[in-house]
Amino acid sequence: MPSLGRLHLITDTRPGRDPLAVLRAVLPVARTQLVVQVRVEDTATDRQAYELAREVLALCAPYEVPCLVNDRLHVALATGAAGGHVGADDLPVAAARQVLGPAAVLGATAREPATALAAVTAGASYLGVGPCRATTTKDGLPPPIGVAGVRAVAGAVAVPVIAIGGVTAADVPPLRAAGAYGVAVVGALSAAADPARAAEELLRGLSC
Ligand SMILES: Cc1ncc(COP(=O)(O)OP(=O)(O)O)c(N)n1
Ligand SMILES: Cc1ncsc1CCOP(=O)(O)O
Ligand SMILES: [Mg+2]
Repeated sequence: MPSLGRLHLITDTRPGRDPLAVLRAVLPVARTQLVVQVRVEDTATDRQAYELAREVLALCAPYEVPCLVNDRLHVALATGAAGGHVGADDLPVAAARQVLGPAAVLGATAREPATALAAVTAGASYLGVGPCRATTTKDGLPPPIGVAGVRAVAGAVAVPVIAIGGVTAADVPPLRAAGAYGVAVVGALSAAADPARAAEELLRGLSC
């Protein structure tokens, strides 16, 4: 697997958000440090997920930025995305690996060392670890694990740990010091007045 980007932009398809405009602003700034994860609301149709993934892939291609698809692995396969991301309500990691094949990037969600190790054994190539902080982006999340929770997982596995959940630029240095390889964000880019500048600020912490 080629080296993974440290800044994961997760698409925000909530009403009033413009994921493609945010992506257009961030791509020239983040370039190969970026990974884009296509995530749609559970109420979206497969057709909507597929169309968004195709548009994201077209924007990412000139920058050679990999695109992953959240949850819907058939959409990842159908669009030629680099891989996917699964969590507790999705296909089990081993099944996801079978679907995507050995070369794909496969992310799995974990919040503590035991599930993290199990996900890696089952074939995860990176882990999304959190929520680090409280966030309004997703309902029904368990309590935040904080920097200490990220440190516990990062110390237990050899794959990249991508911290997620309420992450801002100010959180990046302590997360990196705790062993996080990178961060995944929705609101820190999507809700920013200037997403390009917000990406620069996130990247500044990630390059240390
Ligand atoms: C990088 C990253 N980490 C965690 C998640 C969350 O996945 P999941 O727990 O399956 O929740 P949904 O995103 O599907 O609502 C993620 N998407 N990306
Ligand atoms: C999908 C997901 N899973 C855990 S936290 C989260 C949302 C992250 O969004 P934000 O960066 O806006 O907190
Ligand atoms: Mg999921």
